[in-house]
Amino acid sequence: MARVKLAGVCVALLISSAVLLVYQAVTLRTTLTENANLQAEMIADNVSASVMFADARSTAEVLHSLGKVPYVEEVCIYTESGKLFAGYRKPGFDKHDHAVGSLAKATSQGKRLSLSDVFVASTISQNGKTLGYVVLVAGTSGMLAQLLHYGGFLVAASMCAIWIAFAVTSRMGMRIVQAEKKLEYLASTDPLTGLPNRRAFYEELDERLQDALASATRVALILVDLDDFKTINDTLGHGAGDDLLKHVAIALRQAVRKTDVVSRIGGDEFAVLVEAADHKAEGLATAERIARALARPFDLTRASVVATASVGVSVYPDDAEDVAALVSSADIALYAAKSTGKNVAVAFHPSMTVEAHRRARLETELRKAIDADALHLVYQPQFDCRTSQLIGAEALVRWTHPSDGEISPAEFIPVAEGSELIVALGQWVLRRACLDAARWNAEHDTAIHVSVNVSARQLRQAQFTEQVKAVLDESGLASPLLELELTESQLMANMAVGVEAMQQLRTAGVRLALDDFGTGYSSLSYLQSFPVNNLKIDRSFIRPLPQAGQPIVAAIISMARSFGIAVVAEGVEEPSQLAWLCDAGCDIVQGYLTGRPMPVAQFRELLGAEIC
Ligand SMILES: Nc1nc2c(ncn2[C@@H]2O[C@@H]3COP(=O)(O)O[C@H]4[C@@H](O)[C@H](n5cnc6c(=O)[nH]c(N)nc65)O[C@@H]4COP(=O)(O)O[C@H]3[C@H]2O)c(=O)[nH]1
Repeated sequence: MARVKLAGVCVALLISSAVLLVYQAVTLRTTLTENANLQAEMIADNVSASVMFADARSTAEVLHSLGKVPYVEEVCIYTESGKLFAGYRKPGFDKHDHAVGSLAKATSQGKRLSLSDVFVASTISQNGKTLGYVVLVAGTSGMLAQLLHYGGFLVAASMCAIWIAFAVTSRMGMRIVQAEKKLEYLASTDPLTGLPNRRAFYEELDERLQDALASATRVALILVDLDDFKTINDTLGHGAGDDLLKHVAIALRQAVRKTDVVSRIGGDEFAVLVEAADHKAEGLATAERIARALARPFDLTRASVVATASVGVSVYPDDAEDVAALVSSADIALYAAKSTGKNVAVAFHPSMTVEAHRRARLETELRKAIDADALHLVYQPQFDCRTSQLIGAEALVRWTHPSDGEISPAEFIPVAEGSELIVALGQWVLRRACLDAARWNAEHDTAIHVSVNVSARQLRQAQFTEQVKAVLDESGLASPLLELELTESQLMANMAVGVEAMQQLRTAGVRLALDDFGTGYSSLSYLQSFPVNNLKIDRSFIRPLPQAGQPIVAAIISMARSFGIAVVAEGVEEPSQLAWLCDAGCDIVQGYLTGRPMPVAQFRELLGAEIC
């Protein structure tokens, strides 16, 4: 393209140079003709007297003085009858025919456009009477020399212009090539880690599958998702998060062969393509090596963090026959890895597709169930350890599926949490629980609180506090009788947002409880940051009591007390557990021993009851 443009510039310059040259030739010839005419008129004036007196010698002297005028080559004086009277010819000028018939030439050719000599004539007259004629021949050699110089200058200038145009075009061409390369790099590379990005990864995956098909080999797709990356990002800052991703990228590259492709395909998602796996098991072996490589501390600028990963792997053509199916099966395996407890590598198995389909079906049907008000709540009583009085109840959602029967919240809550569905579900539960609690307190003139589980997605909603206030207004439930249960891990996922929302809720008078305490980070510093009223010790800590596990439960109780936080023990099933907990200073108990989750009508009958 640049060459075509350059050729265009050359042709344009050539044409304009030719036009300028012709113009210059015309100008020079016109000037020469004018000068010659002027000169001939001057000669006619000067020789008129000599001609009149037929003084050829004087005339010749006048003509001789013309030797100094560079362009004059020959001058002839003719009598009126056309006879040559006198003449001058520059030395070396030997065109004899000029003299002969030059008068006629002068009158016929004086203004002709040509590069040959210029002939001009002037009339010699005295007192209005014609005495003869002057014919002057002006040479064009000087004009040609000037034209040659001018042409030379034009050629030099054109060459310069072409050279500059060439230099500029090739420089621009180089810049365009560089810019195109840079654009291509940016479009296909993740700027943070320098790894191929999602787009480049899919292109590569497509190519590799075609190669594998042609050579009858295998390709394993490994999807890597960092566990709790959000937590690290939120607690240590985005700089640390970026730093971690760079370390992970390096660790991944080191964990695989040079021919394998490592890409960053999402925020904390990486994909690895393992080429030509001879056995299906090779894919899983690489995936396990990756999981091990990532399960170690990474030294970031401000802290050392352990970023474990969930890894899912699927192999072409064993598990899938095309790109979409391969990605989907690796994704399913990744999901399985995450639900297995993270920090593991899981290979795809066809049975997982059944689970994935069930999850997708549950999601669709749960959405319909929420819209159709087909869910219901059960309430599990909570008792005060000191007074043995019923003081509250935890609302637990139940879903009786039209064909599948009872579906456990342990199954459908994670499905809802995987999408925005949990927001609608949570809002439904909150409203139903507040309406029920307001009603039972009004009927029995009691102040029994209701605890409602809140998911992180709900809490992250900007208008969550306003929604809670609206539900309290609608139901008429006093705000201190509503307790919202939040889990540590959910709060850690976005600490800043979580703490801010919690403070707004506390300002609105709502009570807060930290659920499942002990299963997540359980750090004192986190407990200090969360403005909670209650701390619920997870039932996994209660189960071994009183034979084992007392020190840890005793430590949690005393720690919570020192922060002025009440302790709720979940999952109390044995009288011995209850006795130990009450002795150890636990404030509230909840479990199958004191009451299983029950329908609201049954719960209302309990009001005023004591621990059995
Ligand atoms: N083995 C044993 N289990 C006991 C005992 N006492 C209570 N439980 C069970 O422990 C779970 C306590 O709820 P969670 O920790 O909040 O755990 C809940 C909660 O995380 C979630 N969930 C339930 N309802 C809701 C809801 O409305 N919203 C949200 N976001 N999550 C909910 O589902 C989880 C499971 O709920 P459920 O199946 O109802 O299971 C309930 C309850 O039935 C006991 O003595 N022994």
